[in-house]
Amino acid sequence: MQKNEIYTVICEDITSQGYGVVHLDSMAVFVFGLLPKEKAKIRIVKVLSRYAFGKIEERYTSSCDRLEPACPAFGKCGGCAFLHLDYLASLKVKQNAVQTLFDRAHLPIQVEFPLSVQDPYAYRNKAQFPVQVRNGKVQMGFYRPHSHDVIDCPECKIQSDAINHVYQAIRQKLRPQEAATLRHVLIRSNQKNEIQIVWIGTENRFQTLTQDLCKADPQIVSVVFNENVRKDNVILGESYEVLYGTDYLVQECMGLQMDVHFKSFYQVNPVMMEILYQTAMDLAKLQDFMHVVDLYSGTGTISCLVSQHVQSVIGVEIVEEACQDAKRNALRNHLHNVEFVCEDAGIYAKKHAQKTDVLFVDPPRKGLCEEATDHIQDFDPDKIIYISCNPNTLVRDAKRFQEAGYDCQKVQPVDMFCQTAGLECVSLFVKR
Ligand SMILES: C[S@@+](CC[C@H](N)C(=O)[O-])C[C@H]1O[C@@H](n2cnc3c(N)ncnc32)[C@H](O)[C@@H]1O
Repeated sequence: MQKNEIYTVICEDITSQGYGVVHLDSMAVFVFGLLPKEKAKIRIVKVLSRYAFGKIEERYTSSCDRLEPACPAFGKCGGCAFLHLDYLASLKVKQNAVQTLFDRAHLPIQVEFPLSVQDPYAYRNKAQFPVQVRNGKVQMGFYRPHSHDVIDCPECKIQSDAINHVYQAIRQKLRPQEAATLRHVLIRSNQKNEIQIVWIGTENRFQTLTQDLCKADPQIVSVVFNENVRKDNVILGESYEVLYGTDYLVQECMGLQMDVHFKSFYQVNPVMMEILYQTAMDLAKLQDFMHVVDLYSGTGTISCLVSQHVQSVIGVEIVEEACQDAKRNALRNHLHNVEFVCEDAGIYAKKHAQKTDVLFVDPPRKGLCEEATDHIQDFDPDKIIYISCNPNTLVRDAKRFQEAGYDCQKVQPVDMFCQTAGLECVSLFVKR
């Protein structure tokens, strides 16, 4: 197979990244935007040793699940994977993808259908817009897939209306001389439509722009300049200066008020977050005599919620700011049976593990570190509730848990990242 060759194909399947799959010369070819059973003329755009990529030149038929994408940047910006597909059908794709991973690992479990929302748009409470200056003009939007080219986007359909509103104001006011020192603009919103803006760049030129924006929009309650002179892809730098208000935004989760520092993790979909945490607590069957450990506790959301139903909770989190948030959040919500330790989860498990009734783990995409899985038995939990944003590492860790004597009894996907390839799962592991 050669680049630029043209083929007429019928799509056989769809991946969890939104690529249609066809086989040509017994090689898989992935075609973004093509849906199962659709017939199309495609051009081969990239050939690798074991698979290739194609692009639709002309589509001859339409799947009954096909939708007109709600965004003109779909397929260009690298964000959404399923705007062309009926929402329920996209959930089925996600469920199948997780099921395939468990089947391949020989872990006998029927993955549940994802829990979802009615309206899978305008849900995100956090956006990171890369900024570039090209030919004297400011470009702001999202990266093209697998590149650092910015696709200039005037709005994003999955961001909250509050974020789109302030993003458009920034796009109007940001001048090339300011944008030249900017790498990203991070914007967060909360349920009250309050806004936090973080200018991330090499030099603070944002005092005047900040004043202008805050004067025009009283919903902006926090503006921070974060210095990042790193040469890698890490978005946030270390040092920062508060330009307006606070360095955190107050979020509400299931009746709790949570301070969230701009460096701290917080789930991006507030509606699905509550469904996720409620499902996790239901699976844990919490009782008031229980002692719980919450590894990877972030700003303490799960720890604080769980602490209302059990005797004690210890949260373990590596980011200092998030751990400080968590301690403050316990106090502001009058929860006195929860404590937080700023420590690597693996080191904590190795040094301090002790008998725990339920262990909650909610690691980043790379999953549990080996030390944490090696020392799971030291906690001797009856149940482990694993919240995962990466099904690949979930399955890897499920295999390790199985070897350590814990069977997977439930995998419940939760569509936290509607329209994108992302999927959150909450799983229950029970001691054999
Ligand atoms: C997916 S977030 C979950 C946060 C929290 N459970 C929540 O629901 O908001 C993962 C958290 O793990 C923290 N983290 C990453 N690596 C860690 C490590 N090695 N040890 C402890 N915490 C870690 C991150 O800072 C982040 O707050």
